[in-house]
Amino acid sequence: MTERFSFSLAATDGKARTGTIRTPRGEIRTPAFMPVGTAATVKAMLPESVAATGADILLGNTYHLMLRPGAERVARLGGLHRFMNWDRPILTDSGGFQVMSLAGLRKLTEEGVTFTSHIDGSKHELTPERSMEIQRLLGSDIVMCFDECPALPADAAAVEASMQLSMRWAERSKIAFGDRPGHALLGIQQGGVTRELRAESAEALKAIGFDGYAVGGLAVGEGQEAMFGVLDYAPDMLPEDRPRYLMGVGKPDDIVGAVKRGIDMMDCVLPSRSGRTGQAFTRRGVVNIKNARHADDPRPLDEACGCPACQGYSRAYLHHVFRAGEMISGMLLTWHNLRYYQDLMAAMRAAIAAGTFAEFETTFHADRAEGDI
Ligand SMILES: CNc1nc2c(CCc3ccc(C(F)(F)F)cc3)c3[nH]c(N)nc(=O)c3cc2[nH]1
Ligand SMILES: [Zn+2]
Repeated sequence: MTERFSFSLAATDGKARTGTIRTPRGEIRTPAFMPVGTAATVKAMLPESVAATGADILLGNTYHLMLRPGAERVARLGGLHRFMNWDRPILTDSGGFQVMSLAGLRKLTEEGVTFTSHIDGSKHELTPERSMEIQRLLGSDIVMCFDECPALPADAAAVEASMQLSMRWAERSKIAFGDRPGHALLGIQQGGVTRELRAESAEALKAIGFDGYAVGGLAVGEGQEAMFGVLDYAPDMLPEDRPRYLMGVGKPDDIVGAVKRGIDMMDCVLPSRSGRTGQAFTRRGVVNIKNARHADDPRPLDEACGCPACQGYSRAYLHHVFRAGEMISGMLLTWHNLRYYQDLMAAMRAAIAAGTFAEFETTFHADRAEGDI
């Protein structure tokens, strides 16, 4: 067991990399997918079920937990790991992104953001310093800088000003984070889809120095082509010996394309959120289980999948419990989708280690029918 945070690369194949992030709470195999645990729970899953899908790390959130139940309360109760019964690594986002997408009455200044809670309308403030304090109180292993993610569409001047504010906040985050052995602070690159701004942001972050670097400001509606356009150059601007985290991504084909371009870590609500609505991801594409065509289908969702939904139930049963609104429906499909995402990451790690990522990518796309199956 290590007392430090470290990252080691085991193999590369083109720009794709596979390796291990070591933390005092456990190792994270990269490329890694991180399930979203917004309010101290991965919805519809027990922590042991999340671990059974193959997840080495999950996400928590400053914004949600500061509003409810409160960061000081979580700290009094032993920290987020104890609170939610997950003893492996946790990464927490810094809250700025969620304020801009969820909170009311927002006011953005050089100091930070003030806002009213989307839960009860109470007034709150987030600054780089307060975000670092909250993430320390939660006890998260990997802390994100407090940043501003501009909403698209935004003109280059607005994106530049926002990125420069985020870089000043990154400096303040680093100072407030202090020296915490075994814990990591990640800088977040901004700059929209403008190469020069992405370069300016990367240089500013490297000058400050972080344990890892996130590519932020994407998966905000720009579309896959524009996102891949940025990923064709942005990861290379970041230190190759530190983990690279692409925030908020994505659909399975987004994930394959991002790993191909040098990304090591990703998060997305998609597998869990769509699981609750009846969308199942399979190697042959997406299955909408509520569709009438599945009502009499005795086959499992995906005969090659080892999850409880595929091992124990038919499509007909899953169709029935979704139509009936039974709780087990969201549980089974969330479990399946998270397992599918983890199996996808495991397959990519193996392909990179074997030098066969190109073949993996060809097979991945060949198997997927377009649209619903
Ligand atoms: C969906 N697209 C997207 N998500 C983005 C996120 C949120 C990531 C996140 C983290 C934790 C959770 C939790 F609920 F599990 F806690 C949920 C989501 C970003 N976060 C920051 N800080 N900067 C960005 O520039 C940024 C860009 C993002 N594009
Ligand atoms: Zn399954």
